[in-house]
Amino acid sequence: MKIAVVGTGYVGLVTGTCFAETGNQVICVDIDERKVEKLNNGIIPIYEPGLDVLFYRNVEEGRLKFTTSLIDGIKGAEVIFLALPTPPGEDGSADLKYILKVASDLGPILSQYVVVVDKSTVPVGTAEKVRAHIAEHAQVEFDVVSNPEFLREGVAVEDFMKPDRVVIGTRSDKAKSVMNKLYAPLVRQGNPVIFMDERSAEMTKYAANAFLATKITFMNEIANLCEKVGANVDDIRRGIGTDSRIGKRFLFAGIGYGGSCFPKDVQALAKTAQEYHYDFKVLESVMTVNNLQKTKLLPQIKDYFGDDLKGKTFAIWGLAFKPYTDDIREAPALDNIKALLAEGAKVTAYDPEAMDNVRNILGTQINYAHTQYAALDDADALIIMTEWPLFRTPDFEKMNLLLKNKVIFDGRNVYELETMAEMGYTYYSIGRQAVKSQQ
Ligand SMILES: NC(=O)c1ccc[n+]([C@@H]2O[C@H](COP(=O)([O-])OP(=O)(O)OC[C@H]3O[C@@H](n4cnc5c(N)ncnc54)[C@H](O)[C@@H]3O)[C@@H](O)[C@H]2O)c1
Ligand SMILES: O=c1ccn([C@@H]2O[C@H](COP(=O)(O)OP(=O)(O)O[C@H]3O[C@H](CO)[C@@H](O)[C@H](O)[C@H]3O)[C@@H](O)[C@H]2O)c(=O)[nH]1
Repeated sequence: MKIAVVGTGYVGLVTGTCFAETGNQVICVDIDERKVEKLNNGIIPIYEPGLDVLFYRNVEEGRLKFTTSLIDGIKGAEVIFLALPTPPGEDGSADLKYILKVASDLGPILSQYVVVVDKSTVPVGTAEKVRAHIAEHAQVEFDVVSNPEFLREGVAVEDFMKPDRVVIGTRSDKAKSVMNKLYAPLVRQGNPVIFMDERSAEMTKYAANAFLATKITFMNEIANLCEKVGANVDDIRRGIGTDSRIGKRFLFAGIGYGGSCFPKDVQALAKTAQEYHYDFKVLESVMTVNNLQKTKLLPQIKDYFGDDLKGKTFAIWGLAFKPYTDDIREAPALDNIKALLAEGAKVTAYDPEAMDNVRNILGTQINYAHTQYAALDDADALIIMTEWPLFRTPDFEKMNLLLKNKVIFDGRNVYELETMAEMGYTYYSIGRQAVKSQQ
C-alpha cells in the first residue's frame, strides 16, 4: 500500500518506519524543515532503541521517504495517518489546532478515495471535526478513522510491531477492509483488531492512559502509607501483582509518572468530563497526588541535611522521564532540579541520552557530567531520578571515594535496603523505611 504519515515525531516516525518494514511505500511529512533534512541525510532525530535498523533498511530499499510538502507526500496514498501533536491548551484540554489545520489543508488536495487515520491522541468527537474540515473543500470520497496508538517510548518498535491489540474506530466497511489489510502482518499471532465506533476508539485511548496513571498513583499512595506504617512497598507489589486480576505491570512506586502522554492525557480526560458536567473525582485525585509525588524526595533531603540547602551540591542520575528514551517532557527530574535550585542548591546531572535536551532548556543553570561517576565528584549526595540499568550495579567503591557523604535519595527504588545497610549508606527511597548509617 501507499501510505502517508503526517507528523514525523515519536509516533509518526515509528509508524512510518514499521509500516515500511511490512512492505508498504511510506512517505513521512513534517513541517519541521531541519527534521526532514536530518532524516533525508540518514540522521534519526530521536533516541528509540531498535528503530535505526528498520529505518536504514527501509530508506535504503526505497520504501521510506521524507518530505516537507503535504501535497507531494499524500500523492497516490491510500491511507493518510495524522501523527500530529495534541498538546494541552491553556485550559488543559487537548489543543486540536495541528490536526484541524492539516485536515483543512487536505480537503482541496485529495484526488482519490483515501482513509484518513487519526493516530494522535484526540478527545471524543475529533474524528467528526476532522471529517468536517476535510469535507469543506474535498471533491472526492474519503473516510476518517480513529486508530489510537498505544506504543511506549523506549520499546516503541516492539510495541508497534507486536501490539497487544489494534483499536479501530470506524463505521465504514471500505475503511475497515483497508485497515485490516494494513495491520494483518502485525497481528499474525492472533492479537485482536478491535473495531468500534470513532467516539469509543477515541475514549479507549484516554481510558487506557488514565487507568494506567491511576494504577501507578494508587501504588504511590500505598508507598506513602507504607513509609508511615513500616511496610515495604516492593513486597506489597509482589504480593498483589501475582493476583492475575491485578497484574504485575505498572505497579512500581516512584516519584510519579511523567512523559508526553500520561500527564496531558489525564488532564484532557478530566477536561472532557468537566465539559460534559461529569465530576470525575478519581482523575482529579490522580493529578493532585502525582504532582505532590514528583518532589517527594525533597522533605527527605531536608530530613538529612536540615532545611538550609544553600551551597549544597547534588548529583542527579537520570533526567529522562523513564529509561531508554531521551524524552524529558514532564520528567520528574526537572521538577526536582527546579526545587533544588530554588533552595539555593547546586546540581550536577548525568543521563545516558537526555543531556542535550536538558541543556537546551536549563542551559548553564546546572552542571553536566560526562559520566555517572563524574557527576559525583565533590557532591554532597546522590539523587536517582530515572532507573537506567547503568545505575543498578555501580562501582560503589568508586562512589565512596567521590561522594562527600554516603547518602543516596532514590526516587525509583533501584537498590536493595540490605545492600545499602551493609555498605554503610544512608539511603532514602520510596515506600520503604529509610536506612540510616551510623557514619
Ligand atoms: N510519544 C508517544 O509515546 C505517544 C504514544 C501514543 C500516542 N501519542 C500521541 O501521538 C501524537 C503525536 O505525539 P508525538 O510524541 O509523536 O509528537 P511529536 O511532537 O514528537 O511529533 C509531532 C510532529 O508533528 C510535526 N508537525 C506539526 N505540525 C505539522 C504539520 N502541519 N504538518 C506536518 N507535521 C507537523 C512536528 O514538527 C513534529 O515533528 C500526540 O497526540 C500524542 O499524544 C504519543
Ligand atoms: O510501574 C510504573 C510504570 C510507569 N511509571 C512511570 O509512568 C510514566 C509513563 O511510563 P510508560 O507508560 O512506560 O511510558 P510512555 O512512553 O509515556 O507510554 C504511555 O503513554 C503512551 C502515550 O499515550 C501510550 O501509548 C503508552 O501505552 C503508555 O504506556 C513514566 O514516568 C514512568 O516512570 C511508574 O512510575 N511506575
